[in-house]
Amino acid sequence: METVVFVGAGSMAEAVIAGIVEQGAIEPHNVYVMNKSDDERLFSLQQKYGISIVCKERKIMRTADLIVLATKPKDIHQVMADIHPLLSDDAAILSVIAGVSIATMEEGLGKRPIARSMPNTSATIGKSATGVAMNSTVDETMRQHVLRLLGAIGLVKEVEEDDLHTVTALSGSGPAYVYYLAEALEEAATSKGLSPDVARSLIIQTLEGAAAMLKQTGIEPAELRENVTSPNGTTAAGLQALEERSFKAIIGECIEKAAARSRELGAQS
Ligand SMILES: NC(=O)C1=CN([C@@H]2O[C@H](COP(=O)(O)OP(=O)(O)OC[C@H]3O[C@@H](n4cnc5c(N)ncnc54)[C@H](O)[C@@H]3O)[C@@H](O)[C@H]2O)C=CC1
Ligand SMILES: O=C(O)[C@@H]1CCC=N1
Repeated sequence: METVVFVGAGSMAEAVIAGIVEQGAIEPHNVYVMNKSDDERLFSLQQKYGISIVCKERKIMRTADLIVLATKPKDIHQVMADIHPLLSDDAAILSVIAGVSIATMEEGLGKRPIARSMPNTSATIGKSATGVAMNSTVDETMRQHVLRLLGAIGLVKEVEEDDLHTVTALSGSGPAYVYYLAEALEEAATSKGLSPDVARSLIIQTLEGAAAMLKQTGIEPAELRENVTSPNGTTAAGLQALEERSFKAIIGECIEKAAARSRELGAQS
């Protein structure tokens, strides 16, 4: 993959750029970025990652191998109308936009290789959990390129396109749920008198340790939970409070609502 152009220069574009540049997946000067209006933002990304900026004539779009769509879902039609006339027939598309279907992109950009992905912001440090679906125009070489690029920002799983709504709800939005949990734990701990510094360190290590236990032992989450839970002990008392407030039902509703919103964003675009 010679040249990659990011259309959209927001937080997700930056997370992916940071990941692929810092993991050495592509030469930084072969990465181009453009946005709607904020030149300062482009200069700052250029300075920070050594990448290139798409100039006013946008000539690079004609020779770009891969276009990464990283705008908000509501802007997709404007973006496609803007860039379609500039693209070569061979240019492939990688979208990170929530909800917007491959069919919508084929309508706006013509039948060409299109991969629709859902990374998350942990791409910034090479730890994204990404789902991706590709259209039938993607050949094996392109498929490997896309998997390599997304692999540079973390774990990548190929899924059916329709499952991307669930992936979006689960791992696309997922970091926010974990940060919310961290906020709640910290507020509870400091209200009991623990210093914010100590609470923060213990929470981070607890999250990291639990994730590593899940990953390294391969033991079921329920069994790991049971291992922590002494009969009539502190964990049992804590878990009882979560059960009384229907913790699993709340999480179920959270995923349901987020996935439904992903479908809505797609339908509105
Ligand atoms: N923030 C997150 O955690 C994740 C976001 N996403 C998806 O990434 C996409 C981008 O999200 P953010 O980076 O948070 O948005 P953002 O609002 O920070 O950035 C959007 C960018 O698109 C640009 N843009 C808008 N219209 C344009 C046009 N016509 N031509 C060129 N550039 C244009 C804006 O100038 C801006 O740079 C969204 O579709 C979102 O669903 C996907 C996974 C995770
Ligand atoms: O909140 C959103 O719509 C985007 C998609 C996944 C994470 N952020």
